[in-house]
Amino acid sequence: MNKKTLKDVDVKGKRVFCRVDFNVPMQDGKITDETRIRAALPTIQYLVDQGAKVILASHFGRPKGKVVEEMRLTPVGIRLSELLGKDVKKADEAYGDSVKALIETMTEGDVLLLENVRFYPGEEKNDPELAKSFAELADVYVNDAFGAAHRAHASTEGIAHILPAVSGLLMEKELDVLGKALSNPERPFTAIIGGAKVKDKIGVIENLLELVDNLIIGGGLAYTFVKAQGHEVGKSLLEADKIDLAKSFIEKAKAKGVNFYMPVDAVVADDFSADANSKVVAIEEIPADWEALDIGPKTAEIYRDVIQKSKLVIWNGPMGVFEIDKFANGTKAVAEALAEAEGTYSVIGGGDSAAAVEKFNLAEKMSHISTGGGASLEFMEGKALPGVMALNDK
Ligand SMILES: Nc1ncnc2c1ncn2[C@@H]1O[C@H](COP(=O)(O)OP(=O)(O)OP(=O)(O)O)[C@@H](O)[C@H]1O
Ligand SMILES: O=C(O)[C@H](O)COP(=O)(O)O
Repeated sequence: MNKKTLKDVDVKGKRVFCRVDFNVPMQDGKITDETRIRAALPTIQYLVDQGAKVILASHFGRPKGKVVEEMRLTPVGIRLSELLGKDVKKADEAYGDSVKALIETMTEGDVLLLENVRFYPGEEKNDPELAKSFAELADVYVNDAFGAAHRAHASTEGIAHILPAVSGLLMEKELDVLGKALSNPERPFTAIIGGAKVKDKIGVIENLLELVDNLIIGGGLAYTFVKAQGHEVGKSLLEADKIDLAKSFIEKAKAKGVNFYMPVDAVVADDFSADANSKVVAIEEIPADWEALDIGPKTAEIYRDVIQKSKLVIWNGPMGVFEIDKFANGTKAVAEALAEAEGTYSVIGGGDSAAAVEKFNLAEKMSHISTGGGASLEFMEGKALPGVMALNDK
């Protein structure tokens, strides 16, 4: 990476504004997945060990520039304190005199968690005044929030133009793994793209077609491709305005010598629910009144085989409605194939695929699970991430 990292600056005794992504899933005030908090620990611990005064900032949810009581970072602060094994002070604001007063009392190695930065309208607008108010709190800026690196906000981008700005250890690792995978891939290189909408994955598919040996399509978006091949898809997800685009992707793959894999069978249901009637059908035989909610067993077998022969696999988006057990088999089969494949480096592109891997208790068997959903997608699309671009060059 050509950007300065934490190791390039001296932070001893300095006030460090460290942007993290503590946007964790929460239900009734309880954190349901603490992966992102754990992923930030190496940077926080490093700063503590170096004797920095660690000022942590994060967004949580989408409060739209207002204080939303349920979106305070208080539960995160409590959990962070347990994980670090030390006291973490929590501020009720993210800047201003009350925060400055708290920082005045900090000694080397102390940790302070600021309030949700999205309580202020200037955050998402990347307001220079808000960026200045954040910058006034610190001497150095560290961005460890890979999950929010695709956002040009005051605490992810604006502030980096004011203070010396470097990447944290998680940010560095994410960029390193994803960057190496895309720029110098071990082959055969396979991408698995699933999820709900073609619209969301156009850029990713386009970019990956230039890079991969095998492209595997699954999930709800597969049925636009199935339709593009001339088959009926019943009530399955279909983006009619993307059929031509899907055709062009299939043709482009052929022209480039990329093996393009689509479902050959599907699990169809007469309703989108756990108690729907369901059955396996060949892909040409999806009944008019039914919808395909998972790839079928033959498809899963073919995908498993491709995965096991690959040296590098990037996976983004589930193969079916994995949240409902009877439609989770395709996603599970892909996760298991990745877990079992020997000598295959597996990169899970965050979001729902990461949640699926967690659900099947296979997270530890994956080589790298990105903490970024949207950020990893944009990275795979080949887009520059504003939160990274704004950091100081080496
Ligand atoms: N055949 C299908 N029909 C309808 N919905 C489906 C189908 N297959 C998968 N899905 C749904 O797609 C959703 C995931 O789609 P999405 O595009 O958000 O995935 P993702 O790329 O992993 O998400 P993220 O952007 O968070 O990484 C899941 O909730 C899943 O239930
Ligand atoms: O969960 C995420 O993908 C990141 O924290 C970014 O959140 P956002 O989509 O609300 O900007």
